[in-house]
Amino acid sequence: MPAHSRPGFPKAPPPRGPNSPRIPSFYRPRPSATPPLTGPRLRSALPARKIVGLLSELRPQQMFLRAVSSGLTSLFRTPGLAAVTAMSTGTFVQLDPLNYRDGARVEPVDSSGTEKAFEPATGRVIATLQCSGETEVHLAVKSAKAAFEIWRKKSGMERGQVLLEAARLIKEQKDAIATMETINNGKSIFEARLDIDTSWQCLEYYAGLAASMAGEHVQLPNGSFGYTRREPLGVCVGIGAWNYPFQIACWKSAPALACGNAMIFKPSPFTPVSALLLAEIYTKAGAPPGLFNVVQGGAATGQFLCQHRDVAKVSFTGSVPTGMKIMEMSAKGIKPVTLELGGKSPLIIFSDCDLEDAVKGALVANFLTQGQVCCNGTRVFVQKEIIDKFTKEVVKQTQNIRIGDPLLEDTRMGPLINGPHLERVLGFIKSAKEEGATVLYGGEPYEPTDPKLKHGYYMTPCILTNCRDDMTCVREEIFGPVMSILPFKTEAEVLERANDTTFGLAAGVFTRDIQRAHRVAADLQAGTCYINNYNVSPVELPFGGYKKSGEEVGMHKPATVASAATPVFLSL
Ligand SMILES: NC(=O)c1ccc[n+]([C@@H]2O[C@H](COP(=O)([O-])OP(=O)(O)OC[C@H]3O[C@@H](n4cnc5c(N)ncnc54)[C@H](O)[C@@H]3O)[C@@H](O)[C@H]2O)c1
Ligand SMILES: CCCCC=O
Repeated sequence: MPAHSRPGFPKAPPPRGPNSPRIPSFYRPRPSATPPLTGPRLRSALPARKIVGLLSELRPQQMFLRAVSSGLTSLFRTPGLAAVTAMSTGTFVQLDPLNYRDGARVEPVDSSGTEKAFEPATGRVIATLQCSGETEVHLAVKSAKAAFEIWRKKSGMERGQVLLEAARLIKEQKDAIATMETINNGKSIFEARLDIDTSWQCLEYYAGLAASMAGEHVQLPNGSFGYTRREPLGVCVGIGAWNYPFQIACWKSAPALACGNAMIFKPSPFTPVSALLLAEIYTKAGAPPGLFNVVQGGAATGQFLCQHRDVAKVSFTGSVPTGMKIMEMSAKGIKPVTLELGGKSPLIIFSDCDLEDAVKGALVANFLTQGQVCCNGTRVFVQKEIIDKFTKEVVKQTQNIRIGDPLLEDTRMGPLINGPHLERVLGFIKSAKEEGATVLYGGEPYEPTDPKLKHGYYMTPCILTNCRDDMTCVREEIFGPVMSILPFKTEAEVLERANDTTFGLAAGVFTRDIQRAHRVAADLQAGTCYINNYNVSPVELPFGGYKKSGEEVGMHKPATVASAATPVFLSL
C-alpha cells in the first residue's frame, strides 16, 4: 500500500492510460478472451451520472472538528481549517462523533466497549471512541449498499470527476490534515505532509484510470459476438493500520471507488481521527451519502465487518497474525481479500556504492515514522570492505536526527505510537543485547527538554552491531527505530541470507554497478526493490509482498524503483 514521493524523487507523471500497471482488484473478474492488460496485480473496474446530479444529493456539510486551544473551544468547518494548521502540541481534543454514515458523523447505535486514542507526543487522551457493535456495522453496510446502487451506475468519467475533486480538496487542506495526522500518530509534520501528498496523488491516479477501464468485444463464428463487462464487487471493507492512517484510507478507498464500489473503512483504534476528514471530503466532492462510511473499533468490530454477508471484499493492512485471521474469515465467506502485511526487509550495501547516499538510504530505511514502517530495511547488510566507514558515518548521522515535538518544522523524529508499543520495542533491544548484539548508539527512552512532552512515548534511534542472522532482532519485525548491521562478503552469500526470511515486503540495494543492481533486485524475493534509494513508493507502482508479507503477486516482481535521486534527509 504505501506511496511516497519523497523530496528529490522524480515527480509522478500526470494521468495514466489504460495500460497503467495499477489497475486495482476491486472488480468482479469476468472470463476474458485476452490476457490481463499488464503486470501481476492487474485487475480492474468501472462505470455513472453527472456531477451536477451528485451535488444535489449532498447533505449539509457536517460540523468538522472541535479543537480546544488555549482554553478556548473553537468550531471548524471543512473549508476554513487555518486554525487547525496553527495548532500546537498539547491542545487538540476530538469531541465530535467518530463514526461516519450516510454522509454525516454519527455515534454508533451499539458498541462493544470504548477505546482511548492518544496524542503520542504528550501521552494525552484526545478521543474516546465507541467500538461499533454488530447493529452499527449492519447499518453501515445497509447505507453503503444504497450508495452502491447509485454509484455503480455512473460512468467511469463521472466517478473520476468526484475523485479528482476530492484530491483537490485534500491538496487544499493539506496542512490541516497533516497537522491532525501528526497529533494523532506522532510522526513529524515534515513527514505527514509527504503522506498527504501521496494521498491526493493516489486519488488523482485512480481518477485517471476510472474512465478507461472497459470490457471486451469478442467476435464469434457466423456473425455472432460476445462481450465482457467489468463490474464492481459491491460493498468493500477496508481495515487500516495506525502508521499511515490517512494515506491507507486513501489507498484503499480510491481504487475501490474508482471501480464503482462503496467502502466501509475501519481505522486502527489508535488513530481514529483522520479517516473522518477523508469521509467529509468525499461527501463534499460529490460522493453519494454512504459511499464511504467509517466505523470505529478494534478486533471485534473488524470481525463483524469481515463476516457480514453483504460485504463483497476485504482489503486489509496490518500485521501478519491479524492478516491470517482476516484471510480465514474471508475464506469462510468466499470473499476475495487483499493483504498488505508486515516485513523484515533487507538493505544490501555493496562496497562500490556512493557511501553518502547509502548512509542516507539506511537512515530513511530505518527511522522514517520512528521506524514504524512496514517496508523498512532493518537488516542492513554491509560489504566487509566498507563496514567500518559506513558504521561510523551512520552513527554520526543518527546522532544528528532531531527528536522532539513533531509539530515543529525541524523535528525529524517524533514519539512512538503508544506506551505498550514503546515497551515492546525496548524489549527487542534488551533481548538483542542478551543474544550478543552490541548497542552502538541509542535504544533508550528519551525525554525531550520541553516539559509538555514529558509523558510522550519517545526513544532514541538504535543501531545494533555484532548481529547474527539467527537473532530475534534480525528475524522479527520490531516496528520501531532499530537498525541491525550485518557484514557480508559476496553477492551470492548476501542474496541467500537476504531471502532467508518468511517475510518479503521490500528490499534495497546500493551499488554503482548498474548490472549488479538489476541482477540483485531481480533475485531478491520482495514485493518492492529499491535501487540506490529507499521508502519511495510512487503511486504509479504496485505495492505487494512475497511470502507472508501479503497477497499473491504472481509471476512478476511487482515493482523495482530505480531512483535517479538521492534519498531523503532525516539527519539535520
Ligand atoms: N504492507 C503494508 O502496506 C503495511 C502498511 C502499514 C502497516 N503494515 C503492517 O501493520 C502492522 C502494524 O499495524 P497494526 O499494529 O495496526 O496491525 P494489527 O494487525 O494489530 O491491526 C491492523 C488493523 O486490524 C484490526 N484488527 C485487529 N484484529 C482484528 C481481527 N481479528 N479482525 C479484524 N480486524 C482486526 C485492528 O483494529 C486494526 O485496524 C505491522 O506489521 C506493519 O508492518 C503493513
Ligand atoms: C513508505 C510507506 C510504507 C507504509 C507501510 O507501513
